[in-house]
Formats: sequence, structure tokens, C-alpha cells
Amino acid sequence: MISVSEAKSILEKNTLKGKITFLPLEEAIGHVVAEDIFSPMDVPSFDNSAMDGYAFAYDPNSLNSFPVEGEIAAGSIPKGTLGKGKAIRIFTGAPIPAGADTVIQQEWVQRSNDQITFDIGKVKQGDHVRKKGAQTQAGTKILDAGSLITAGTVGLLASVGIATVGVFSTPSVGLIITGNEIKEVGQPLEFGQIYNANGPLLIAYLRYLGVEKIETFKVDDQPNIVKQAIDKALAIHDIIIISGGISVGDYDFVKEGLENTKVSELFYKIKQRPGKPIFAGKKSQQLIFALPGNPASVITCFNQYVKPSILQWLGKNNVWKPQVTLPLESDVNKNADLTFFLKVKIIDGQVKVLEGQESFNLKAFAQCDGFALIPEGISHMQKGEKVAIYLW
Ligand SMILES: Nc1nc2c(c(=O)[nH]1)N[C@H]1C(S)=C(S)[C@@H](COP(=O)(O)OP(=O)(O)OC[C@H]3O[C@@H](n4cnc5c(N)ncnc54)[C@H](O)[C@@H]3O)O[C@H]1N2
Ligand code: MOO
Repeated sequence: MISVSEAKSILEKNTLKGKITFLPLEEAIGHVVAEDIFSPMDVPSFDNSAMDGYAFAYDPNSLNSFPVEGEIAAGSIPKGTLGKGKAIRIFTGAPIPAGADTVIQQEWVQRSNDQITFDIGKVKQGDHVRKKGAQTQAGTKILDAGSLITAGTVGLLASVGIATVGVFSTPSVGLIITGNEIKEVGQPLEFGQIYNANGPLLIAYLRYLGVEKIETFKVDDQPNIVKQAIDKALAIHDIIIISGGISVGDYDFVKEGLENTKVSELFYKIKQRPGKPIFAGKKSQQLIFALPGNPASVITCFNQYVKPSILQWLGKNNVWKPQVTLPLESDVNKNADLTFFLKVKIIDGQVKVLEGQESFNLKAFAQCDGFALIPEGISHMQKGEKVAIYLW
């Protein structure tokens, strides 16, 4: 059995990034930029006015009075060169005409017919002129590979005329739900049967991460049926997630099925609770996770191992680290041989360990903000000691 940190480092080394694919800007939000992006143009691409007002050539010794000749609206092309000592009516976003270098906003001038008057002493050369290239110069890097695409990123790329962005493609997932006792929600339950909680929760968690292509295989606990489902899923999908059947019972056929489909083992069993009998494997570029069937194991293992692997696939950084470290609200006792993952709620900056930590119990999951990692080698932690929290 390996430790939690060994398991994470094996997955970090073995998870590849998705293929680079180009998305229209509006669809790229939440993805990560796959390659450095350079601007094809200057922005602004011409000197333009930041105010509605008057453009003129600055001269500290000029008179305070200027005749106004013509106007330039945004989107129009200035004609000719503005003469010295003259002003032109200009609007926000309109090009600065040749001969002008400064804009005064209209609130600062008195206009009488075609003459404006203002105090030249209050103006600086270049006022309210947005210079060509002030935001971005052609050929300069505007985004580093690995940057998260936000609404701001989309705005920046559109401003330099880029319509599509290269991102790492989202993996497609084959989801295999094992168990003779498992019934779908909506069907009547007979004695001994339970509802399929793992299927819906895994689909929901995958969608939350942006995974759209999900195919579910529901299989009974029979060796040939389990193997067939693994084969089918491997033929199509990038990541295979299996729920249940990975422990040592007489009806657990997942390990055998994975061996028979030539999946190579990265690890089997981690010194942790819940989720000890987790399996991770690889086949060419594909990743395979067999999650122990108890719902707490499925959710916790997904949060700790599957989610970071998917985020790494999508090119995201720092995916293996906890999001916050916060003090415990009360003491915690545990078995020192294992890492414990506890469902916790964050209340006023303190970590409250929730009731109902058993592996079958889903109640605390509906209340928790995330999972506190209580490390291996420790049997007691005191109120106030800080713990690493992995949020949903
Ligand atoms: N002799 C041993 N028995 C068990 C061990 C062990 O080390 N030695 N480990 C225990 C631990 S820890 C876990 S976790 C489970 C994992 O077992 P499996 O992966 O083989 O899972 P199953 O036996 O198929 O199911 C376990 C449990 O979860 C329920 N389940 C399964 N699928 C679903 C589903 N889709 N939705 C809701 N609940 C599900 C299932 O009915 C079982 O109650 O093994 C322990 N045993
Ligand atoms: O790994 Mo399990 O501790 O029963 O969920």
C-alpha cells in the first residue's frame, strides 16, 4: 500500500494534457490557454480621443481662444491636417487628426459660435489622447500558456482581433457502474437493492468540471460482463471511471477485468480512509480509475485523485494542492496508520468536522464545503491546529 502523497505524485507524472483544440472565444471560458498568445496588432491601432471635447496642437504660449473647424466622430476618418492655433470638435474613440496632439473635454471650455475659450495653463500636452499601442503592441505576448480564460481574457483577445483560442480538449469519460444490487432512481426497490447514488453524483461532478462527453455502462457483478464493459469503454474514452467491485469480495471482478484488458497498474490501495481499495491504471494515453463502491469513497477519491487529474489534463496549474489551510474547531482522534479525509464545514474561518463520516453515509456530503486531510502518522490533532482543506 502506498501513501496519499505517493499516489498523487504517480498520477501527476502519468497524466497527460489533452490535445490542443481551438474554441470560439465565447465558448472558451473556464478553459486554460494551451500556448502563449502574441498580439497580431497594436491596440489602440490609432491615436484616439478619450473624451468628448476638442482636439488641438498644444502650445504653452498659445492664446486661450481657438476657432473650431469641423468635427470627427468615432469611426470616421479625419481629413487633412489641423492648422496651428485651431481646434476641431472630437468625440470619444475618434481618431486624433494630424496636427493635433491634445484633447480638452467639453466641460472645460466655453463655446461661443465657432470659437472656444479655455485656460491653457490647466492643460498638459497629450491630455486625453489614447496612444497607438498603449494597451498592446503588435508581436508582444499577451497571454502565457496555462492562463485561465476569464471574461477578461475573452475581452482582451477580441480586442486584438483573435476569434478562436487554443485550449486542451476536455476528456471523454466512460463511467462503469457495477453491482447486482444497484437500481436506478425512479425504479421500485426490492429488498436488498439500493439506489444508484454513485452514477448521478459522478456525472454531476464531471459536468461541474466541464466534462460533457460521458457514457454510462451499468453492469452486473459477472466477470465477463465487467470485462466487456471495460473493453467497450477503453475503445472510445480518454478516462474510465469504475464504481464498485474493486475490493476483495467473491463478487468483485473489476481488478481481474482490468488485468484481462491489459490496463497497467499505477497503484492499488492507498493508506487512507475512506477509499482504501482504489485502483489507478493506464493504457496508452488513457487513465483508468476504479473507485471503491461506498459513496463516501467514490466522492472522496474523485475529489482527491480524479478531479486533479482531469484539471491537469485541461492544463490547469496547482491542481494537487489544498485550496485553504484553516484551524480545527475541535480535537480529532484517528488511526495513525492511515490518512483520513473528513467531511468538513467552514464556519467563521474554523473547520467543523461533520457528523456521519461513515463510508455509506451521504448526509454530511450535502452539508460539507470540502474535505480535511488529517495526515498519516498522526493519531490526534488539537483544536486550533491547522488542517489542509480540499474544497469541492
Ligand atoms: N474483507 C474486506 N472487505 C472490504 C474491504 C477490505 O479491505 N476487506 N474494504 C472495504 C472498503 S474500505 C470498501 S470502500 C469497500 C469497497 O468495495 P467495492 O469497491 O468492491 O465496492 P462494492 O462491494 O461493489 O460496494 C461497496 C458498497 O457500496 C455500495 N455501492 C456500490 N455501488 C453503489 C452505487 N452505485 N450507489 C450507491 N452505493 C453503491 C454497495 O452496495 C456496498 O454497500 O469494500 C469494503 N469491504
Ligand atoms: O474505503 Mo472504505 O473506507 O469503506 O470507504
